[in-house]
Amino acid sequence: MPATRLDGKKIALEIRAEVAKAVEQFVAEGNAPPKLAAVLVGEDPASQVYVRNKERACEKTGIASQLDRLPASTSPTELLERIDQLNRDPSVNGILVQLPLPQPTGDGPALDERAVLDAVDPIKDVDAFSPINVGLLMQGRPRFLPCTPHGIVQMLHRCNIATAAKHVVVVGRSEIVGKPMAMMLAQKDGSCGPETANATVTIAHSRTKNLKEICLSADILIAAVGRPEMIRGDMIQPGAVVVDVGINRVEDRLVGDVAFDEAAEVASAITPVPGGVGPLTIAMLLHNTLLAAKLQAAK
Ligand SMILES: NC(=O)C1=CN([C@@H]2O[C@H](COP(=O)(O)OP(=O)(O)OC[C@H]3O[C@@H](n4cnc5c(N)ncnc54)[C@H](OP(=O)(O)O)[C@@H]3O)[C@@H](O)[C@H]2O)C=CC1
Ligand SMILES: Nc1nc(=O)c2c([nH]1)NC[C@@H]1CN(c3ccc(C(=O)N[C@@H](CCC(=O)O)C(=O)O)cc3)C=[N+]21
Repeated sequence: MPATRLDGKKIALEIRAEVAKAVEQFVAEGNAPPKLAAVLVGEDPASQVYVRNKERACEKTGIASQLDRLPASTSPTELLERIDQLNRDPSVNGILVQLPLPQPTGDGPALDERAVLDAVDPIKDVDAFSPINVGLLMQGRPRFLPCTPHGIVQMLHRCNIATAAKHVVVVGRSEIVGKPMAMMLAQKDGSCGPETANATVTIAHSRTKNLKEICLSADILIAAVGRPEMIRGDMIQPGAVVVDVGINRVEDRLVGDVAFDEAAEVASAITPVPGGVGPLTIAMLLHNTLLAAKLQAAK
């Protein structure tokens, strides 16, 4: 039987409606609308998609947004200065620096991703990349939850897909998706989202041996690799739930990390690309921007 399509877009719209209502209430209490500042250096294709959709979503949710587009030739000092200005600007509640940062052009110094992310004030860190926010998450007492993993947790919950005692295989160990995803699902209690803890988690990556066998043992398979359609149908256990995080541009089309048609023959449920995890990421970013505004208002 073909798999159920997990409609991330629809769930994201539900979450966005909830956030919009909460924003309305926050403003009715006399606060300024929350404001998100995004910084895009260079022209990464996945970031371009993100930026475009994010601005539209903010607008519809009553959240103000601003975008700084900086050339790929921006120097580390210039970028750090810009972040410092945003840190000090009281009208800005959330700061997001698009990743990946571009490779150095010409013979200028490289932009150090870690240094840039460390520069963002933790209370404005809506991506949850700063050491303090990562640490709080690791300890099971998160402040901001990272948007993509949080969106996936929300989707699983709202689709009644339990994770407790399930074997979840996360392919990819990036700071932005794989690592926090694995940590959230392995938590002992429900601190990282509703009903979504207590999974048995395996993290796979480029040095993993027997990737196929490991994937075949997954009840829930989460692909966050960045390689178009690398997860094939024969790597999926019949009846498994497949979550495709990949956003790859192939000949002007967006393709995930999972070969969708093959996988849908075997899986019980699967997220499409587009229309799966991407819209959920944006919904959770809006949620975090409101949370940031609330934390700052309470200070
Ligand atoms: N839908 C959304 O909202 C979002 C989508 N994305 C998309 O998700 C994808 C992953 O992004 P991101 O996590 O940032 O990517 P990274 O490039 O930072 O990480 C990719 C991970 O995949 C692993 N990997 C690479 N090749 C293989 C392989 N052949 N077998 C097994 N593992 C492999 C890498 O292993 P190693 O560590 O050993 O190098 C690494 O851990 C991209 O397509 C990105 O555009 C990202 C963020 C949000
Ligand atoms: N600091 C930082 N945080 C991120 O969360 C981050 C980032 N940098 N860099 C780039 C990746 C990628 N990413 C996407 C989010 C949503 C869509 C999205 O909306 N996707 C729609 C696309 C629809 C379309 O326009 O075709 C979908 O999948 O349906 C895409 C990509 C966030 N990322």
